[in-house]
Amino acid sequence: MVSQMNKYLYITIIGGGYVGLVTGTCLAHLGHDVTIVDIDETKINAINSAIPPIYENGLSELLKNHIGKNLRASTEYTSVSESDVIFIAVGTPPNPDGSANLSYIRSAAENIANQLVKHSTPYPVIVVKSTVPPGTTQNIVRPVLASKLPEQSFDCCMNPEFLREGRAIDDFLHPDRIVLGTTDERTLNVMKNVYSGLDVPVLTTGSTAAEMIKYTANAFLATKISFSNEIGNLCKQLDVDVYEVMKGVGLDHRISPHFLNAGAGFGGSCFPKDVSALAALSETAGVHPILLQAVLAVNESQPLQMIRILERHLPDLKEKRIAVLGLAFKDNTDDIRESRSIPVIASLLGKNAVPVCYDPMAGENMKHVFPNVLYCNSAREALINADACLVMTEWSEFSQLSEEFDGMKSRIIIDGRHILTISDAEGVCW
Ligand SMILES: NC(=O)c1ccc[n+]([C@@H]2O[C@H](COP(=O)([O-])OP(=O)(O)OC[C@H]3O[C@@H](n4cnc5c(N)ncnc54)[C@H](O)[C@@H]3O)[C@@H](O)[C@H]2O)c1
Ligand SMILES: O=c1ccn([C@@H]2O[C@H](COP(=O)(O)OP(=O)(O)O[C@H]3O[C@H](CO)[C@@H](O)[C@H](O)[C@H]3O)[C@@H](O)[C@H]2O)c(=O)[nH]1
Repeated sequence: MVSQMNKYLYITIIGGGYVGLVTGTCLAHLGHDVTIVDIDETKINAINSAIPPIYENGLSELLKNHIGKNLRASTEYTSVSESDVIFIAVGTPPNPDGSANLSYIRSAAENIANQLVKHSTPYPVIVVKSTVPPGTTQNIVRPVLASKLPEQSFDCCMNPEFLREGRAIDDFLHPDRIVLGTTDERTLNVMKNVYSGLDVPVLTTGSTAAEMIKYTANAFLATKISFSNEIGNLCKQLDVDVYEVMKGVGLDHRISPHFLNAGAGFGGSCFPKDVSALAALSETAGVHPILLQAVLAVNESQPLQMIRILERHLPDLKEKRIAVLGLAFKDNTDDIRESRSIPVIASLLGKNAVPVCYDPMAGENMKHVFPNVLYCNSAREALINADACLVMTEWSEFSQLSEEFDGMKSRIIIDGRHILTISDAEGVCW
C-alpha cells in the first residue's frame, strides 16, 4: 500500500494526450505541482484555457479547479529541470508490421536529457508511463539519458497505466493496483510519494516485468472479448443467448463476469495496438503467437458479422439508408481510434449503401475519416426512413430508444452491443 503524503512534488508530464492530461490533472488533484508538456501548441493552449482537448467525464471540472494554480501546460521542456519526477506519456503507435513505434519515446527522452544537462534537481526520476515493449526503459530510455547525464545522477522507473477511456479519472484515482518497475529503494520511495494519498496495493517489479504486465493485461482482456465473440457466434447458430451463457460462466470467481460482453468486437487505441505489438514481439522472439493472432482475427471479422446479418435481410444494399448508431469505440468518449464502426461504414460505402450516422460525442472526429457521409444530431433523426439500423457503441442513451424506431422505413435492427431494450432487435452474436 502507498502511505500518507510525505511531500508535494514538482512533476512534469511529457505528452498531454489522454494519458498525460488525465495523469497530470489527477496528480495536481492529489496536491502536486504539475506541468504538462506537449509538442502540439493547439492542445497546450486549450489545456491552459481549461478546455480539455478530449471529452472525458469529470475532466473539465478538475482542470478548471487546478489550471493556473498547481497545474499548467507548455510546449517547452524547461520545467523538466525543476522536476522531482518526469513522466513520459507520449504515444507508441503501431508500425506497419504491428510492432510499437518508439520514435516519440526516444525523442521525449532526448529532449529530457538535453534539458537536464543544463540544470537539474538532485536525482530526478524519469518514469515511463507509455505502453512500451519489454526492455524499452532499460535498453532505450536509460541509455539515451545516460548518454548525456552521469549514471548516478538520475533514475528510471516503469509505471504502466491501466485507466480506461470514459472512466479515466475514476480509474486513475481508484486503480486496482499500481505497478512500479524499479529495483532501487530511493526511486521506489519517490514513486510511493507520487501516489501517496491513494489507498492502493503496490506491486514492485523490475522495469521489464512492469512493461510485460501492461501488455499481458491488455492481451488477456482482449482474449476474453474475442473468446466471448467466438462463443457468441456459435451460440447464434445454436439459438442460445450468449449473454445468459456468459453470465453463468462469469459467476465462477476464477473467470469473473467482466469483459465477457460479446458483440461487434474491441476497438480503441490500446487493445488492437497492444495485442498486435505483443504478437510482433513474440514472432521476433521466435514464439509463434497462435492465440494472439486468433484474438486479432476474431476481432477483425466481428464487425463484418454485422454486415453479413444485415445482408441476410437486405441482400442488395445499394442505395439503402442504414442508420449507424455509435461512432466512438466505446461509450463516454469521443475517441474513434480503431472504432468498430469504421470497418462497418467502409463496408457499407463499398456496397453503395447510404450510412446515416449519429454519435452523442464522436461525430466531429469521424468526419475526418468519412467527410462525405451523412451525420445527424440525434438517433431519432438518423432513424427516419432508414431501411435498417446498426448499433455500434454501448452508449447508455441507446438503451432508452423505443418509439424512435417507428420512424424507420423497415424495422431491421441489429444490436452490436447488447444495449437496446426493445424486444425485436437482433443481436450480432446472440
Ligand atoms: N489512451 C488510453 O486509454 C491509454 C491507457 C493506458 C496506456 N496508454 C498508453 O499511453 C501512451 C499515450 O497514449 P495516449 O492515448 O495518451 O496518446 P495520445 O496520442 O492521446 O497522446 C500522446 C501525446 O504525446 C504528444 N507528443 C508526442 N511526442 C512528443 C514529444 N516528443 N514531446 C512532447 N509531447 C509529445 C502528442 O502530441 C500527443 O498529444 C501510449 O503508449 C498508450 O498505449 C493509453
Ligand atoms: O466485455 C467487453 C468489454 C469491452 N469491449 C470493447 O473493448 C474495447 C475497449 O474497452 P475498454 O477496455 O473499456 O476501454 P479502453 O479505454 O480501451 O481500456 C483498455 O485499454 C487501456 C489502454 O491500454 C487500458 O489501460 C485499460 O485497462 C483497458 O481496459 C471497446 O471497444 C469496448 O466496446 C467489448 O467488446 N466487450
